[in-house]
Amino acid sequence: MTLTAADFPVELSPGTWDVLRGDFPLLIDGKFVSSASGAAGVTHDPATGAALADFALGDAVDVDLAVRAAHKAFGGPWSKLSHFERARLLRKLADLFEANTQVLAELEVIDNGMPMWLAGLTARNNAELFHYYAGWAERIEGTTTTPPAHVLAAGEALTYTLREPVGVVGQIVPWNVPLSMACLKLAPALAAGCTVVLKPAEETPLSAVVLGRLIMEAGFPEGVVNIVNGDGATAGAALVKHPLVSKISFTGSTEVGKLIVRECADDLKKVSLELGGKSPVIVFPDADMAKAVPGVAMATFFLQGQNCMAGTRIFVHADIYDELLEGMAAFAGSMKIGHGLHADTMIGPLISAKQKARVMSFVEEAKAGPARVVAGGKAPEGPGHFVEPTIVADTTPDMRVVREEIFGPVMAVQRFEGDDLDAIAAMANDSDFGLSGSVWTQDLSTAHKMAARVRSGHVSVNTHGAVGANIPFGGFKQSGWGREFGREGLDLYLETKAVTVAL
Ligand SMILES: NC(=O)C1=CN([C@@H]2O[C@H](COP(=O)(O)OP(=O)(O)OC[C@H]3O[C@@H](n4cnc5c(N)ncnc54)[C@H](O)[C@@H]3O)[C@@H](O)[C@H]2O)C=CC1
Ligand code: BAL
Repeated sequence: MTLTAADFPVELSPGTWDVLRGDFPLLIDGKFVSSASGAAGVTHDPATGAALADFALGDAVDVDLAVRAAHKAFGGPWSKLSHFERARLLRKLADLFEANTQVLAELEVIDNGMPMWLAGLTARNNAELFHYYAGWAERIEGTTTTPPAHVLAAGEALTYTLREPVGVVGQIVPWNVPLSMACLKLAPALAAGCTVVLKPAEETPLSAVVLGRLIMEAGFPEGVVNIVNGDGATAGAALVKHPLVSKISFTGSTEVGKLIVRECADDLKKVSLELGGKSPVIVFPDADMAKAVPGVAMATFFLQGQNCMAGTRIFVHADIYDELLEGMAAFAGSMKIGHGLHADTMIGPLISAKQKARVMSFVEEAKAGPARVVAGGKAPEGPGHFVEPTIVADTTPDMRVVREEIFGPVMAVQRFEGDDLDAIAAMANDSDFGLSGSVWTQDLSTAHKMAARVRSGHVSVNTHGAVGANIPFGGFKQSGWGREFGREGLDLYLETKAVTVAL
């Protein structure tokens, strides 16, 4: 690639240029290699269409090599390290992340399109995540008990439990927050003592290659982490089917999640899934409007709406319906759309022309009525894949814009009346998904009662989607299986073994 400074609206840091001028290989058994077939993909800046880099495109052969390397490392040097040594490596990696946040953030912006302020935040959060799971690595412990008397006489036996790593883990991540998705799966798996084959999304291969370099620089033994960029249908599918993989952790579409479950049923691999969402945002008449207007708008528009926990079904009490709509329409209209490298950009491009076309199909359908588009509704001319933050008002529960995950900056607003919390919750829960949600009110009793009634894995009050390293995150219903982050995120990668000793 012959990229120059003219390809970007803001000068990149020298470290990012060093990365862009280098290769984007696979990481297998501690070595950076081309794909066995020699195949390469090209990734583009979604804000400009400029080709950024060729990257090694792995397939089933590379996945097999990677899984075998992970299997060897699991039975070899990695299993000989103590919990404390694993924690030290994770802390070293956290420090390296901190030292490289600018480069990592710039790569995320140009490969994914997200605004710089968000990329910087997520890069720093990833460092924190590795520190957090280093702490858990030091604290993995079992319990002791005595077996019931009908098994062995009282005083004659002891049972204790061991927490053991699941084994080789396949981790498949999407393109919407590529580096964070990789880190939130890697950190607990490594803390638990698993070895990993990571398959990043084919749309955003760049930051994972730098992640691989930092992992090797931190001193992780060869084969503990292997990174195979490649397509879902080839590399992803091969990882899911591989007999030496004990567990698949997947984040992405509900459709592919279901396919993975079916594949894993054959050999009963463990599976955890973080899938789609269509999260409710419920605004009561006593909400603090100064906070609700920007807060509810950002529940949808954060990350251009390409966010599984986006709050996209907005239920607003009739008493404040017009006021909130008007405020959010003004907020949406004020959001700066542009290249993520500009410091004031609030809305970057969507990931691809395909995603833009998909999102606009929902908008065009909404424009046909009977709902009203009260903000946005247009897609600025290319080459970037931009869509205006769009508010569709007066929607009804049966509309496609209300029922389906759009994964774009499109909000569907419905009006409700009265104060029957069960009826309001029934409206909010009328969805196949249950990932996130938020309640906006100044009444503590209403807040907690609604939080209890919303059928989602994460509910916020007077904010939306406040997640972090120590807050379990995952879905009810078709939003997934299991919880990532927190102690539950670690448990996804541990087996419990009970040992009973006749004394
Ligand atoms: N829950 C979330 O965070 C995400 C949800 N989505 C949803 O999915 C929609 C489609 O986006 P896509 O990128 O097409 O999602 P996807 O589910 O196809 O891709 C996610 C990851 O799965 C891999 N993959 C695809 N097919 C696979 C297979 N057969 N076996 C194994 N791995 C496979 C992909 O290579 C990628 O790494 C979005 O519009 C959005 O609604 C997309 C990304 C993230
Ligand atoms: N990196 C954004 C997706 C693409 O390459 O077109």
